[in-house]
Amino acid sequence: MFAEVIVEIKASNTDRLYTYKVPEGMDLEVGMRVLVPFKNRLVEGYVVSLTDKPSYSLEKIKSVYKILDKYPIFNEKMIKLAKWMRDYYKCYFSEVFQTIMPAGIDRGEKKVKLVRLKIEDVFEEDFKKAPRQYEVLRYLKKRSPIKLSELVKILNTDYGTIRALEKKGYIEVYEEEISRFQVRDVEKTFPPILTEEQKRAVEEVKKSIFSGQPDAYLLFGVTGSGKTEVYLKLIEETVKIGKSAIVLVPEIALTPQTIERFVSRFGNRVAVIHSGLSPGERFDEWRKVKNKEVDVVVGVRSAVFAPFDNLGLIIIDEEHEATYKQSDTRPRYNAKEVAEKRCEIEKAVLVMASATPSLETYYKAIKGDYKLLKLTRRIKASMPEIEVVNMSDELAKGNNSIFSRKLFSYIKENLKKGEQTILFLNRRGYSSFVACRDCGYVPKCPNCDISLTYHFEDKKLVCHYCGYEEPMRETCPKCGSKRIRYMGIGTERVEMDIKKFFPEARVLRMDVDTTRRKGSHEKIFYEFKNGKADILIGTQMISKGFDIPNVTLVGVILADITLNLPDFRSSERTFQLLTQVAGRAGRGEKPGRVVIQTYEDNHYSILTAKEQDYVKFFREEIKYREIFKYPPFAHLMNIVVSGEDEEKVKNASANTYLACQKVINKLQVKSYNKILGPAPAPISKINNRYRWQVIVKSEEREVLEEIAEYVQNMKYPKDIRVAVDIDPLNIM
Ligand SMILES: Nc1ncnc2c1ncn2[C@@H]1O[C@H](COP(=O)(O)OP(=O)(O)OP(=O)(O)O)[C@@H](O)[C@H]1O
Ligand SMILES: [Zn+2]
Ligand SMILES: [Zn+2]
Repeated sequence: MFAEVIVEIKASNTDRLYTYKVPEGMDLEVGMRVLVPFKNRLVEGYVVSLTDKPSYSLEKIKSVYKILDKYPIFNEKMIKLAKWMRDYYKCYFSEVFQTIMPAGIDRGEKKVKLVRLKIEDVFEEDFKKAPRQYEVLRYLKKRSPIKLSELVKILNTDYGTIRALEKKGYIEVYEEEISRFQVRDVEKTFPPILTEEQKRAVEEVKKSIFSGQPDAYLLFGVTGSGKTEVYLKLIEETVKIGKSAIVLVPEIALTPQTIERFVSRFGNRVAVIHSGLSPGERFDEWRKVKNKEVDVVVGVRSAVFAPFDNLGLIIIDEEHEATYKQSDTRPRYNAKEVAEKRCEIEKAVLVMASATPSLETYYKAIKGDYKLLKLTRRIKASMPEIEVVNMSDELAKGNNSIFSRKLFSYIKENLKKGEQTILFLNRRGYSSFVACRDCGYVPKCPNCDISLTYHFEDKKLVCHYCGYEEPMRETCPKCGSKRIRYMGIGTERVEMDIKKFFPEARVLRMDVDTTRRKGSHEKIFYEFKNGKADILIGTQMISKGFDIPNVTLVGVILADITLNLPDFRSSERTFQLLTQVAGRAGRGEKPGRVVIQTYEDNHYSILTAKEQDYVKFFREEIKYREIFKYPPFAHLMNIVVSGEDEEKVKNASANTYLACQKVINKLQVKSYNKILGPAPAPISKINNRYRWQVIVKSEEREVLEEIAEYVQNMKYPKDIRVAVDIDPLNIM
């Protein structure tokens, strides 16, 4: 028997199958990791197939040295998926395998010591001389088994006492593998009766699930229309026929409330994967899937690789979210595409859902590539009423506060009525840069060329890319003016002003600063949900998944920030964000109100968001995409060349440009294509590395794949790094 192995070496010339002999008696299976001899050393490898006929001359074949896993970690279908990813994203096999493999797999399995009572009949007289032993037994009669460490702690006893009892045969101390991350007990809930719209959606998808037809659906439902209930019902149906389901949610939407909704319905049969898990905890969740202890996985993008053998359904919640794309490391994959492929391989059904689908997805749905399902109405209330306020008018009327008069009066009203308010700011600190009012000087990070953010509490300027900081300046270093001050608004500033104007209000803030510690996100959320605060100020984090009936007012402090990012998707992002935050208002019985503050009240993103009209937005945006040949009318590829020496980076990016040209000429591409750049990237320096980019547009993805392959195999100077991203979601 011979094994075909991918070796764990990241280089293009070793990115292929190597054949090894399987020694007699070695129980090797496809999908296991092995150690194999490779050029006089031992390297790790992944067994992707077993065969009787070696594709290499017999005399030269070496033997597998050792098996590293007790059981296969990839099945055949996952190996197929991995092969597809390697070709589609132009990376190495080993990179794909490392991505699919759970982090923490090699940390060993955690065992705990447990104590169990063996003899029920315990008499106090027998322990006259050993009252501490008796105390332990008395406790164990109420609670057994129990973790040894816990027992010792609770009774403040010692291990000697335990050992003595073990010797006498009263108790047993034993080891067991346990999960580090335990789903907490949540009260079980039962499904509501679905609305007609919900039922129709469920019935359609159910047909595909039952027939094992790998259909792909777009569930397009307005905010609060009950999409999550549809998922829950579909999962229930999937599990009923012995299959399993994966639910992908964007990190920020993976709130305790979301988790709770799944756990309360499916109990311990749910595994949860979020980025806060340690590698060990991740592995525990992975193992629960492998051991068939769960039927459902709810998690962030990597959950798409959950090792189910009998997958029936993948749901992608908020499918428009950019976090489904892994942008910063290879493979630069999009979990949405991977999910689609995986469903195709496993004959599972894909449901992508959103109130604001990405242009690409909606375009495919109306073309018929995806089946379109709609939920047009909110379950409980009607859609909130949205008002747009032009902030230059406010200024002209003498109001230079960060709150328009309208928002101010609504906040006041809400406080009086005891209803809750959410104030939303696009990005923490993004807008709170410092500028000189006289000469326009803006302090920037010396390493990253990014405006420094002003932190009120400690009066510091901080770079959010590399962490560089300096004290706030009193005078402008360029012109000496004393009129240097922060511009724009950060969440801290909003909080300060709220406290100034409404000293009676109870305020919470949720942003990167206040949620750094584990569990703090959860804590703030529940405080707010339980009515412990009147106003919640926050960033993107609060735009999703919040379902709090008493929130009747949402204020968007400044909508323009996302609108002006250097990205062709900025209009789309703005529309999505505004619609999603607006969707947090009026989800219960009481009607909701939304105030959007902006300087660009005539922009179609803002106008259509005000009308909550996705289709109208889509029609406007798609025109522009077609004219300028942006997705879905062309594919993009972003090639970022970086290095410490700017000249070298410039030269290397010029060479990259020429290489792109060369490939296109060689292929004799007839369809539309264009090479942009080379130019400094919008973020032109990160951590002392200069960044230049070349952007290639093409109607055919294959053209980009060819270029990617070519460019990644080019010889560059030593310090130069080249990152290639096909179909990027972020070109900063
Ligand atoms: N058929 C139903 N009967 C009663 N209540 C329902 C029903 N469906 C959903 N709900 C409730 O209505 C509210 C909104 O539903 P849900 O959160 O599922 O909507 P959603 O479309 O997922 O929301 P969003 O995308 O805005 O986060 C929830 O409180 C949910 O429990
Ligand atoms: Zn100045
Ligand atoms: Zn920096």
